[in-house]
Order: sequence, then C-alpha cells, then structure tokens
Amino acid sequence: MDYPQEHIKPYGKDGKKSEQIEEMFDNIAPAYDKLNHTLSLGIDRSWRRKAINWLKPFQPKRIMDVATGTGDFAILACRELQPDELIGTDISEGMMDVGRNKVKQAHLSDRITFAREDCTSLSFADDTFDAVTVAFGIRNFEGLDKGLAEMCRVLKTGGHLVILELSTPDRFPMKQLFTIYSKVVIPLLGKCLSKDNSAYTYLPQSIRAFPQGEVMQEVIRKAGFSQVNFRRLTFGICTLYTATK
Ligand SMILES: C[S@@+](CC[C@H](N)C(=O)[O-])C[C@H]1O[C@@H](n2cnc3c(N)ncnc32)[C@H](O)[C@@H]1O
Repeated sequence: MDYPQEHIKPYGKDGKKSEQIEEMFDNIAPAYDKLNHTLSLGIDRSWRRKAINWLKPFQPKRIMDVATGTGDFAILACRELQPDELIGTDISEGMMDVGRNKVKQAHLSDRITFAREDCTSLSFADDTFDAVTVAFGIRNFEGLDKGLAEMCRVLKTGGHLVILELSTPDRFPMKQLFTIYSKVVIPLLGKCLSKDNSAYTYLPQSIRAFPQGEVMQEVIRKAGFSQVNFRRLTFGICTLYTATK
C-alpha cells in the first residue's frame, strides 16, 4: 500500500526518500542524542524501558534492533535482556558511528554489533532472530509494508516484534499543546542544535502523516504478525506496538 508519510521527505521532492533520510541522519548524528533527550524532556528513556520490559518474559537470545541509530535502545536492551547477540542495523553510518563509540564505552562490543542494512531489504536469512525491535525508526521507511514484511521474514516463528513510534495525542488539551510544540518548538530547537534547517520540520510532518493506533495495528497484522496490540504512552505522544510471528 501507498502511505502518506512515504511521500514526505526532508529535502524536497527530488530523489529517493531513503537516500534523503540517510543524508539527514548522517547530518544530525553528532547532535542527535542531545536533541532527542531535550525534545522529549527525557521521557524517551522510559518509553524504551517499557518496550524492553514487554520482551523480558520471552528471554530472546538473538535480537535485531532495526533503525538502531546511535544505539540507545540496543544498549538498554542488551543490559536488561542479556541476549547472546544483538545486532543493530541502520542505513546511516554516521548514526551508527556514534553508537559504536557508546557501545565501546559501555564495554558491550562483544555482544552488540552494527551492520548497514536497509530494513526494506534485509540480508539476513529467514527465521534468524528471537526478537526484532524498532524505536522511532519505522516512520522513516520508504516502504512501510516491505519493512514490516522483512522484519517478519527474519523473525523465528513465535518470535516477538516491538515497535515504538511517535504519535499525535487525540484529546484536549494535549492535542492542542502538542500541535503548538511540534509546529513551533521542535523546528526551532532542532534548527538551533542540529544546524539542519529541514530535519526538524520533517519530524513533526512525518509524525502527523504516519498511521496510528488501530490503523497501524491492522498494517502490522497484514504484514504477517499475530497478537498485535498497542498501548498509547504519555497521553498518546508515543505508541508501543507489540506483535508475535
Ligand atoms: C529517529 S532515529 C532512531 C534511532 C534509535 N532507534 C533511537 O531510539 O534513538 C531513526 C533511525 O532510523 C534509521 N532508518 C531510517 N530508515 C531506515 C531504513 N529503511 N532501514 C534502516 N534504518 C533506517 C535512520 O537512519 C535513523 O538512524
């Protein structure tokens, strides 16, 4: 299916979305962590923890963290879930270079590795992972259905999928407050701290266009998953989706 967010690109109409996304994240990589924690007022840490806690009873031994970026989710997942192996995949080497340094400093290089992989075309064999995680990355995919189908393919039968994605609150007064925050504060702070004029205008636009709640639940189900559930976090600013293959 064709989704509206697949046509929203950071640097204008020309060129492939995935190439523009790679360029954008390479540009903002040095500022990403600071901006992320500032813009979310640090709440992103608790969202990641909730996603990881959902996986705990399943004790996954082989995990892929898709769109791993600078590795925050991968590092926390490795500490909390103690897998034998965790592979962080992403299309931006700039983001993963920051992640590689953090993993080294955290003394986790023996368990966390990074690989440049576009999630819409993964090089891993079918049935490879016990769990696949994606935090704040899926909204950027050029092909949402293809990305989900690939995650399903590389998961073992009975394996688990966790997705965290930003969403828009649908109730007063958070809906109105979030509109102001995303249209004014995010682009302004993003421009100042990352020096990339487009990246933080793209962010709120892509959040608004991305399928949410029941709609996204159905998209995940159609990609081949079962037991698809979702939970709105912090008044619906973020949504946690969970599913099983
Ligand atoms: C907002 S960052 C999230 C990073 C990290 N997961 C976190 O929780 O902070 C989104 C990441 O998705 C990556 N990304 C976008 N499209 C991708 C794709 N098709 N395949 C793999 N990674 C992708 C970007 O390069 C970027 O590093």
